[in-house]
Amino acid sequence: MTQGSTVKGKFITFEGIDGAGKSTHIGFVNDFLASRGKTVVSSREPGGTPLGEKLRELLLHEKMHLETEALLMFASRREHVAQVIEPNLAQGNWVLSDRFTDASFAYQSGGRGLDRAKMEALEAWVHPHLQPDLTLLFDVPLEVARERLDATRTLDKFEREQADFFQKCRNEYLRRAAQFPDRIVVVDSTRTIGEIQLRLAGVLEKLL
Ligand SMILES: Nc1ncnc2c1ncn2[C@@H]1O[C@H](COP(=O)(O)OP(=O)(O)O)[C@@H](O)[C@H]1O
Ligand SMILES: Cc1cn([C@H]2C[C@H](O)[C@@H](COP(=O)(O)OP(=O)(O)O)O2)c(=O)[nH]c1=O
Repeated sequence: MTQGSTVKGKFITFEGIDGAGKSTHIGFVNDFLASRGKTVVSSREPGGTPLGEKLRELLLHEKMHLETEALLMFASRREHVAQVIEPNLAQGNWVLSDRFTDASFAYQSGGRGLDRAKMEALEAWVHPHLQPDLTLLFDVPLEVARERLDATRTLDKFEREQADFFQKCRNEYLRRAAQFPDRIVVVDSTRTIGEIQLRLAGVLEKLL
């Protein structure tokens, strides 16, 4: 729900625990929207700007205090909102972001236990008037996500966390989906990639 009558672009975010499959589907959504004549910009958090990518390196590989981690996530986000998200939406472009603020609630509050009120304060500071028009939450049981991760890549700091951490992240994501049912669509990511794409196409049609 971007503000202002001149804004034509839409903001879509992709969320889920590591290994749920969100990166797999960003390309599909990009191509689907482009085939409908939209100009699409794909980005990610932490990252999405030169400074944000430097912060991402630190966030994914350095140990740090929980509050430092939360503040750096929002520092990266502030830059991303200012340099990428808002200017593109203002030009009528559609912006896809691999993660946004729901990830901070899920990981720093749900997973690590940071007081939700602090997260809400950061959200109100960094993007008081901006929320995604649509959030696709890719949801899978932990074991499925873990199997997919183990099969594919070297794990970063977050991905090396234990099952209990991811269960708490997943619970927080699902709690937020219940809190914001008009914005967050839960996608059953245990389905095949083809089935998921059909579902995504149906959800996107309604947004066009
Ligand atoms: N629905 C699915 N069924 C089977 N494998 C999947 C599915 N979605 C993703 N994968 C595979 O799981 C792995 C992790 O997916 P990825 O999109 O990188 O997850 P994320 O971005 O959520 O961490 C990849 O190897 C991908 O091909
Ligand atoms: C945006 C964001 C990401 N994260 C974490 C979740 C992920 O484990 C990690 C990087 O996200 P992601 O880009 O999904 O990792 P990958 O490229 O390996 O798929 O950052 C947070 O903890 N808080 C946040 O606010």
